[in-house]
Amino acid sequence: MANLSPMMQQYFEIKKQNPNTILFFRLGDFYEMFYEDAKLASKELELTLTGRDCGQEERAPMCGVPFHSYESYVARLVAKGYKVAICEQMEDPALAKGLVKRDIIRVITPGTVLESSMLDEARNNFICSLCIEGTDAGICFADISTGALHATALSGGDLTEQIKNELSRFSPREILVNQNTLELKELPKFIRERLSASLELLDDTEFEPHNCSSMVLEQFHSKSLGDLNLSDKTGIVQSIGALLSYLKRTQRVGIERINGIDLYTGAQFMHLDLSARRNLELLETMRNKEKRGSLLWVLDKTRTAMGKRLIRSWIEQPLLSPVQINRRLNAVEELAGDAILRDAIAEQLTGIHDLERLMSRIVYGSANGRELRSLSSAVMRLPALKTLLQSVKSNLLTEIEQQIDLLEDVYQMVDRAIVEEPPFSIREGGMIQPGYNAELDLLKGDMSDGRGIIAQIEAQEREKTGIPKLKVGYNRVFGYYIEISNSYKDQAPPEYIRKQTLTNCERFITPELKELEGKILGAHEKSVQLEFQLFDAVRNNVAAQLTRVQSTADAIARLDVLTSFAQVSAVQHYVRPIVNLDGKIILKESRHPVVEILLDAPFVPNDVTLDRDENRVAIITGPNMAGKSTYMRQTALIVIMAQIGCFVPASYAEIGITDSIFTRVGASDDLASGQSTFMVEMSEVADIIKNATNKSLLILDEIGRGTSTFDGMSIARAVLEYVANKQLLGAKALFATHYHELTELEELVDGVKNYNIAVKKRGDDITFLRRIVRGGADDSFGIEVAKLAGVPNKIVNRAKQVLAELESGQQVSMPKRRGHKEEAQEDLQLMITPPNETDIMDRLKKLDVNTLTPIECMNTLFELATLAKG
Ligand SMILES: Nc1ncnc2c1ncn2[C@@H]1O[C@H](COP(=O)(O)OP(=O)(O)OP(=O)(O)O)[C@@H](O)[C@H]1O
Repeated sequence: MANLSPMMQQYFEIKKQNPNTILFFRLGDFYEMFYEDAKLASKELELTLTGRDCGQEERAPMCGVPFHSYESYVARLVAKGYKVAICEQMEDPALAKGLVKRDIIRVITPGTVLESSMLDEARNNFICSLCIEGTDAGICFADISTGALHATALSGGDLTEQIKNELSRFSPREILVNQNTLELKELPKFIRERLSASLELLDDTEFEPHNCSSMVLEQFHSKSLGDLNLSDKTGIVQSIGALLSYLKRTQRVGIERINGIDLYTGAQFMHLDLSARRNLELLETMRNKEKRGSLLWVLDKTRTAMGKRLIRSWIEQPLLSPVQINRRLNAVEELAGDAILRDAIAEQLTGIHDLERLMSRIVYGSANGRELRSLSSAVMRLPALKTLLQSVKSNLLTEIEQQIDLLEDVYQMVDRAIVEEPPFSIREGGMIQPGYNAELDLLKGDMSDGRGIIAQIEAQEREKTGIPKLKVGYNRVFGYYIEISNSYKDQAPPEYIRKQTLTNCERFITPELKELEGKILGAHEKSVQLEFQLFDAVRNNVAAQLTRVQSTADAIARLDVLTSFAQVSAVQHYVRPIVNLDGKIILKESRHPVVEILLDAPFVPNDVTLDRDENRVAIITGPNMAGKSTYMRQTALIVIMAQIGCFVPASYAEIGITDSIFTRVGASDDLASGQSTFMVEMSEVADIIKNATNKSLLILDEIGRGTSTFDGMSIARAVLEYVANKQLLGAKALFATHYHELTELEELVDGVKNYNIAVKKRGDDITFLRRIVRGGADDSFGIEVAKLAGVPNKIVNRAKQVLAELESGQQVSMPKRRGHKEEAQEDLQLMITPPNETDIMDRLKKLDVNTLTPIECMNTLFELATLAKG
């Protein structure tokens, strides 16, 4: 450290306190990174690594980013899980002249992002704190960009499973944990690999109950934990306390925007594990991770950022209480039935900015004049919205109407003080309305008087010297000056003091000009400073109304989501579900909400009958491509839609409250974790069996297909028997399988019914009817589907031959090989060549429309058209 420059000494001091943090050191118009930080940042951000003098022989490795665009660089680092500390220059009179002190003003971590350019407006950005003590745990989730804080206690049973479930519900970006959490080996793995969240181990002292409870009481201005409903909830208090001290340490200011706790219990919501959320494509598609193609994509017609975030959390947290569900359904019904009201509400919502995040920036002290204006323009829409809701009848809409605070005082505060189009910067003036503050008006008057006098001086000097093009100008280096072009420079009077010689002109100053300049600049400086103080006062006054704005924002978000549900329900012809507690799921003419929109061909509706008695388990057989998965997923999605309070795609729907939905669908390899397809399948089955209850709905698609036929079939049968058995589980289940042998269970196991998805077979060709009918399918039609998919006749015929031999118990004969290399090549060519036009024309000619229903006919034509398109 000897000879190290003062700046580098500061760097090392700060780094010592924050070892796992990349320091962004402010130097003029740049943020610079040094030593290891520089090497890392240059690699991650593809920046050029250079060197900076550091007082020692070897220059310090350094790279830098411009101040005005630093957010995008920080965003990239934070997205990769790094922490970044912003170190600014601080005023410190104790320091010797010429020395500047730098200190951290904020640490940005994956869970504490506030900058709007780094946040997705449609998603919450949660930071979680988890405290495990023995068999109990307290867990909380905060979004500091909105001020939301949710917390719950977990205890007994399979704690790891419960924690995983809560983490899946909120998908936090960063998770603070105590040492005990690391003992549960499965959790860190789940956090890093499945949630892709960053894990931060805090010192156990941070979870110390006494300190945590003081932190909590101070934060929520309470005298006792009882006032906060937190007595006997030590785990929750510990998790919130540790979270608050972490936020204080990293954010320094603005934590007061977390001003309430939403205490919830997992029992309020349907249990949906990470697999079910992903398999059912609730928020994004499995393959491309896109919103298009998900349930959210269909239901989200929200107009505000607050609504966009809330609709996600409603979809992720279906309710269990019929009363709560019906409250939402009543509101949706009212709005769905009144297109004029719905459109008028949607129009008003469209202009409402993100009140929650604006308020956060206002409270944090980083909002500028434009953001205050955005807040007031949003508030301006509230009276019209409230008036629209005046005549509503449903309880929930009435409650929302009452919760909307017109915030007239907030509007007045901003409108009186801030000009309509303030600049982005809050340090250069130009923000405050004339007439708002007398002193400011006087200063501005002085400035404009001064500028008037300057104009007079220019005229007066022109006359005095007889130089027509004499100009008075201003620059930052030597202030006001008189400029005379070269052709007149000899006429400059002797009292002019020469300051600068340019190619075409000379610049001079005079004592009179300097005196005036002092006055003008002094007034300017004072006015800019006063404007900032006035602006800051308005911002603080608005910040003091945090609770009122947050409550109104909550009402707006709920109204937005309900209007969105109503809009989709009306346009897509959904029906109001009848929710019941007797476990019946009866659907008439139900559709898949996403597939029906994406499909070019008409969607074939189907019925569903599930209950706790005769119809507990439906075994669904039928060819590949027939529509088994679609049917099972649509049933699960409809149950979820009903329990979030939305209408459903069917002509009639009874929904028995379902406490959890489990899915086992498709092959989701988990190669990253070193598990094979079959291993993943079996661990999912194990999870389902462990966690399902008799009020659960199970979607089991081709269990056992990942191993040999006999092993697979045996596992499938054993699972099915277990699920159906009332003494063991007795859950409702949809069970798709190609093991036709399983259909005999209808006769053997209580509550099992066979269904199949009908196809029509004529000759070698099959037509998918997409209709579900009672009874098992007698064939898999795998070979026919292979033919339909374009597998060459040569292979199709050979497959038929093998099948026939297998079915008749013969040994499979070897095909006659011609043995030529060219023929092998030809075979290969055939395998990759799709059906040609002649095949398709052939099928088209053979199509006998008189034997088909209109839908069958359309489906066949649609399939042929798809094949023809290739
Ligand atoms: N009810 C329906 N109406 C119209 N088209 C449908 C219907 N159900 C399914 N489809 C269409 O059929 C395609 C195949 O459906 P799905 O994947 O559900 O078949 P599957 O029987 O599960 O096939 P596999 O056994 O090969 O997994 C879907 O992508 C969809 O385009």
